[in-house]
Amino acid sequence: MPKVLVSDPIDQVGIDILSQVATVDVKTTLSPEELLQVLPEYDAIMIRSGTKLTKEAVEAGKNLKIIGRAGVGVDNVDVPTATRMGIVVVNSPEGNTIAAAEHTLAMMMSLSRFIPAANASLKGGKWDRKSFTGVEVYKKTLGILGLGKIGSHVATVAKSLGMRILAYDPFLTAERAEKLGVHLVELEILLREADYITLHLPKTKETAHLINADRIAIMKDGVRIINCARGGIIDEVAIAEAIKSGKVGGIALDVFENEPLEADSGLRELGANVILTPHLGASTEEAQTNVAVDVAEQIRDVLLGLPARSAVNIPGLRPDVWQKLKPYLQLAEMLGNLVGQLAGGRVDTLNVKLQGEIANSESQPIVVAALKGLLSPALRERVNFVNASIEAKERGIHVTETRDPSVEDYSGSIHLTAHGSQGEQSVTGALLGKSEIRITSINEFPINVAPTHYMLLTLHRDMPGIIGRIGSLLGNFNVNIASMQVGRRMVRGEAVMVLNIDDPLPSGLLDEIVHIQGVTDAFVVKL
Ligand SMILES: NC(=O)c1ccc[n+]([C@@H]2O[C@H](COP(=O)([O-])OP(=O)(O)OC[C@H]3O[C@@H](n4cnc5c(N)ncnc54)[C@H](O)[C@@H]3O)[C@@H](O)[C@H]2O)c1
Ligand SMILES: O=C(O)[C@H](O)COP(=O)(O)O
Repeated sequence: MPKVLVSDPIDQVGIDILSQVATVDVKTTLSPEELLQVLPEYDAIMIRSGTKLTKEAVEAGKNLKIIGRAGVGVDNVDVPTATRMGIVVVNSPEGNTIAAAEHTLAMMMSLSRFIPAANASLKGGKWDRKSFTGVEVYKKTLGILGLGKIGSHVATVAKSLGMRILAYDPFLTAERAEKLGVHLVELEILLREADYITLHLPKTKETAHLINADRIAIMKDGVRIINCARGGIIDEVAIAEAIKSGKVGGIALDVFENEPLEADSGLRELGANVILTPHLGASTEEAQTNVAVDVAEQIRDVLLGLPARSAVNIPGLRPDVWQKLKPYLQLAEMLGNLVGQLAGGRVDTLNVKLQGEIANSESQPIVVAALKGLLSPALRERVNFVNASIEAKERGIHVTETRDPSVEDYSGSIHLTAHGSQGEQSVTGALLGKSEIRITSINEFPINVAPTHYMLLTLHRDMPGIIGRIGSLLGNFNVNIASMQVGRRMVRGEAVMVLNIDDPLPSGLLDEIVHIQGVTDAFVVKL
């Protein structure tokens, strides 16, 4: 049984799903040092924002196949290191969208009406109504930075509250904004015009300290700011100063530059117009069930050898697309392996041509499968669907793609051409029925061969006696031939022969075959 470590609190429903296929250890109080120590034991880890999977931690997870983030943000995971190591990183892109949007709206209302402070005052024995006169959101302008999933839901609800919505999101189309009834504007306009500003961006190099002293200076006096996205998008020192000076009328923060927020953070000292929650955006029963199921199912699937539906470091495939592509992925991997072995030395260019019914399919997974096959003789199990593209790039392999829907020899076929230090080799493969793999050409010689573990290929002149001589040589060395096929384009011209053999070829035999008169080249292939 594979082993899964759950290192943050996860809903039980997720643990139950993981337990179907794995031994699950729930250890939610590990120190970073303890995490490093135990990680090598595990095939998968399931986390929330509490666990920091730094470069060192990911590298310690030598047996990890998958990192599952039960939530959206993967900024606590060193994804490039995971990718290099061939570890799939998955998240739950939508499981907590509503929860985070509703927390944002609750923050906006609480800021407007001082609800946390009024509650504390009343419970503290007072009946103070004067200190807590609020403002209405109706007819006010809300500026949304990042109009993605959460930002969009906030916009929809805020519109129904009678707010005017401005949004800044350089990656969003005007059509999408228009559909949401939102005015897409430049950042500066939003900052100048908004009464409320809410952040729904990822934390990146570009968004770090996006809200800083200079930008606060151009905001409306008394602006209220909400951050339920990521700590560090707001400069905490600058915002605290702006609260003290009265420039900013209120802030509501769910996320912080350092989490947990330091006990002595100056933010804790600020008054009734500052609301702090301990990263609770995703903490609803519904969201926690959603993300736990979403991510545990993906971990289970990956451990069973199936694809993940929302991997952040490989393209996710919908189950129906995966079902259709799966035999073609196996075909592409086999062909990549075959053409790589025929090409012998270094391959510098691989062309992947999709023909017939798959010419219009999503090509990327097929290309990745071909690269995985191409690299697998050299990298063995180190190469997989996650890192094949990176490994190929690092080796200087240039990949091109072409499509030809007009090829109709088979319903769908894949043609690979590898160019390398020893010239060019090409192979084609197709499916017989729904999933039986056939090699249908080698170096443009038509054949129809079912690939087997060991194969011997010759390029030779089509003339009497050659096949017999090769057959006798194999017989002398006790190599059993399972089947044999010759492909040629013209009688007595160049030909290719493929022998499926039951045993590995003894050393030295290939040399003898190449020296048979009429044989121009020979290859042993192990698939
Ligand atoms: N507080 C919580 O518990 C909680 C819960 C869920 C999500 N989050 C965080 O909320 C944020 C938004 O999540 P989402 O699911 O809506 O993500 P999303 O990917 O759907 O949306 C992010 C949006 O930000 C935009 N964007 C990216 N860079 C930008 C930039 N430099 N300037 C302006 N816009 C930019 C993108 O185009 C996208 O539309 C993330 O940081 C996520 O981690 C927090
Ligand atoms: O990115 C997210 O999904 C949120 O920040 C939620 O984080 P959590 O899973 O630690 O609550």
